[in-house]
Amino acid sequence: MSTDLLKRASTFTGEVLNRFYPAPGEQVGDTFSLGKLRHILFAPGELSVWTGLNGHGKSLLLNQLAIDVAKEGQQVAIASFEMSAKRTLYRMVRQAVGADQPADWLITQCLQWLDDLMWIYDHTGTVNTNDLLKTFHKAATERGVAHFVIDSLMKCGIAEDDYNAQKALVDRLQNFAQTDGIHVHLVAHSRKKNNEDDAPGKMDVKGSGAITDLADNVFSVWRNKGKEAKVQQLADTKQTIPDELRNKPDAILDCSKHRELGGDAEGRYGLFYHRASMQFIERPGDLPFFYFEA
Ligand SMILES: Nc1ncnc2c1ncn2[C@@H]1O[C@H](COP(=O)(O)OP(=O)(O)OP(=O)(O)O)[C@@H](O)[C@H]1O
Repeated sequence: MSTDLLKRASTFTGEVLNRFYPAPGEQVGDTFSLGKLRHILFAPGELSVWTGLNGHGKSLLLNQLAIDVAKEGQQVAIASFEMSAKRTLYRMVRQAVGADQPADWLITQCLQWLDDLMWIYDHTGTVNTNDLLKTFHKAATERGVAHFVIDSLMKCGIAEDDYNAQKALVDRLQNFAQTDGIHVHLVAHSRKKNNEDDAPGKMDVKGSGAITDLADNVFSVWRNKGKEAKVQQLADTKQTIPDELRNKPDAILDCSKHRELGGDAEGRYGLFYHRASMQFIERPGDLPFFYFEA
């Protein structure tokens, strides 16, 4: 090791002081707007892994985080290889305006608002990760994009059993985050379970254990399909939904690893789903956020 890398503790005094007491207005990381999720920090230089079963809300929750972050003036790049740009933006506009059938002019204005904040990597299917990372590096250094979503690892051209290649890619993503001082969100699907009643954890991520070992933060998103089925059954037979059922969460965000905050952020957070806006909300009956109003 070069002796230049061996430094005295006090060399870092400024940085440590800053970690205790950031200067007013200084960017220490971004968060969701939802009160109960607000202390989960997405800091520059980190990699978050997002897992969960198919159709359990990972992309929606990440889109919501993207809008939360954008609302604070940060730029986000989304590479969603299983969803067209049109579909991603359709869902995002619904979330941003808080409604399922906004007027044409509101949709157009909302997309104009997103213009300065949201970048879409317009590619579906298996991606060339060299091209992707080149584009992302440029976006970070030349345009100041702060958050990058990669949805998902499965479409990065690596075989499910090629653990070495998975580890190498996750390593590259973490280096990208650290070198460019940005946050990477990587979606990695979880293994299929016997049923969908149990929320998958970090041990259930498909592929190499290195994916979650290397990640700074690990989240899983679980959808309460049991509740949905019961509510549907009651609605079909025109019965009222008992409060006990109504108050059960529609989804759970499980933060099983948070490198910076540990137990202060780790835990399971119950969320409710607002169908028209496709937003996750804190309590049943809450209004969605109106991120974009004309
Ligand atoms: N908690 C929920 N309650 C009701 N519907 C939900 C819930 N979460 C997600 N959905 C519905 O499921 C659909 C799929 O959600 P989303 O695309 O976010 O899933 P995903 O986990 O990213 O799926 P995939 O792994 O296939 O990419 C959404 O369009 C929404 O209609």
